[in-house]
Amino acid sequence: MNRFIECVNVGKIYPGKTGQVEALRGINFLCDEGSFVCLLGRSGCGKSTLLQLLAGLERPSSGQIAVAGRELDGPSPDAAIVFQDHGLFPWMTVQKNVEFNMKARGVAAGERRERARGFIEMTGLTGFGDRYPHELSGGMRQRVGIARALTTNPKALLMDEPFGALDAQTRGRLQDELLQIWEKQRTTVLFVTHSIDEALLLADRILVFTPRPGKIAADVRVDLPRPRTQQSAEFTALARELRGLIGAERDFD
Ligand SMILES: Nc1ncnc2c1ncn2[C@@H]1O[C@H](COP(=O)(O)OP(=O)(O)OP(=O)(O)O)[C@@H](O)[C@H]1O
Repeated sequence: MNRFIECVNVGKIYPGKTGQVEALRGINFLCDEGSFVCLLGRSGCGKSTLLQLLAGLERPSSGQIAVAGRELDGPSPDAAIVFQDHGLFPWMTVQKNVEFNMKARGVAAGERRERARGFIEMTGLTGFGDRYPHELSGGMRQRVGIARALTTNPKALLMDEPFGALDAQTRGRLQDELLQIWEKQRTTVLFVTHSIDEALLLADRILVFTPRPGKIAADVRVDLPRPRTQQSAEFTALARELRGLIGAERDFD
């Protein structure tokens, strides 16, 4: 496997009105191409900050980050980010939203339309291309965000709690769909979540974060067979281990 993401001693300090905030300190990890890694931890331990750094949207205060063998010095051409609030443009139709990243990269109109149609189909949105975001459910909006991210063929999909605001049933369905896309495209996925169960259903590997400043407290391999179920003894045992690592009395969904 190729080493795809390299973080060496990465730290991030934000300036603040009431003093600096040290969001991350001493982050070291390597990630293989094609793996599914969850970043798990309580609110405020720097998970979103790390995704922003990996996308090249923020610069680290210390240390180095390389994606696909290239040290980042601006927005990464190899990574696409999917936000919790999906970040759709309310004045654009689904079709136009999905085309947006390609348009920004100068892809010709005909090809844009064709590719967007393919990803709209892949994410189960066929027939909704002419709708506006306010006409869609939360789950559908999140699918549009995923479709838009996939259109530029990113080598890495950086997902910041994409399913956090959805009801349990929709969340479960989107988790399954994401795994299908991941298995088909073999995109490297970094996925932020608060949920131990979500991390165990999805990831090959879970990085457990602790807060103030954010650090990686544990790096846990998940070798459970797929498709996974919360009902197995192995799942329950790993969930207990993770709860212990986070210091949570129970799941903190
Ligand atoms: N742009 C910013 N300016 C100043 N401080 C920030 C900024 N972004 C994040 N922080 C601070 O950095 C710390 C880490 O925030 P971050 O959003 O990365 O954590 P998180 O683990 O993703 O939290 P959550 O799960 O609630 O999204 C927090 O203390 C936060 O207040």
